[in-house]
Amino acid sequence: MSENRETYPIEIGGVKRNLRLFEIKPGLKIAILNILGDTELVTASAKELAKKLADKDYDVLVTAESKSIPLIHALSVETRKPYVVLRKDYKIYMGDAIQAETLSITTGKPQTLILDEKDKALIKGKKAAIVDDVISTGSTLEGMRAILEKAGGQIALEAAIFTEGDESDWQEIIALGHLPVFTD
Ligand SMILES: O=P(O)(O)OC[C@H]1O[C@H](OP(=O)(O)OP(=O)(O)O)[C@H](O)[C@@H]1O
Repeated sequence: MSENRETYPIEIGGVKRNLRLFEIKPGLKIAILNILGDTELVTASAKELAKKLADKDYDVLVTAESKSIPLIHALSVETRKPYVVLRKDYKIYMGDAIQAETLSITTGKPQTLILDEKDKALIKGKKAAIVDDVISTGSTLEGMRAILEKAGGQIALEAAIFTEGDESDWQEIIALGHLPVFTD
């Protein structure tokens, strides 16, 4: 019963939520941040991240679909920087796209990240701020780094609402907090 699901409390810019725990593999549960539809949390997260990016030098925001799309849009409004969403399924209208493979903690199978041909010019020769909602294993982050390298962009910084897992792995990430993982 979902009513009885365990939760983990978070707070961002005064906005509190209880994240539901899901077992993603035997003996391992994670707290799921799903900001889709949560305008209050998206807005608070974007405002807090924008403060942390205020003194950084970058040209464009980059994320991977899908749950971080509202975040990067709100962050673009806050920072007035353009943004690029790396897609996970190729469509004909993406033209001569650039691709990289990832394996995120929640998906458990390979995913492809795709830079639409129309967005190449936003990346080439530019300083990119990589942004995600959560950085856990870092696979999605690695995929975004690979795309940026292939597209001729530089990485100015890497940011997330939350890092997850071993906090010592993520000292260089600009984050609003850290999520533990839950083992039996
Ligand atoms: O550090 P990692 O282990 O790669 O995990 C982090 C990624 O996983 C989640 O996305 P998910 O794969 O659930 O895709 P979705 O947003 O399209 O649902 C999350 O939004 C990050 O993008």
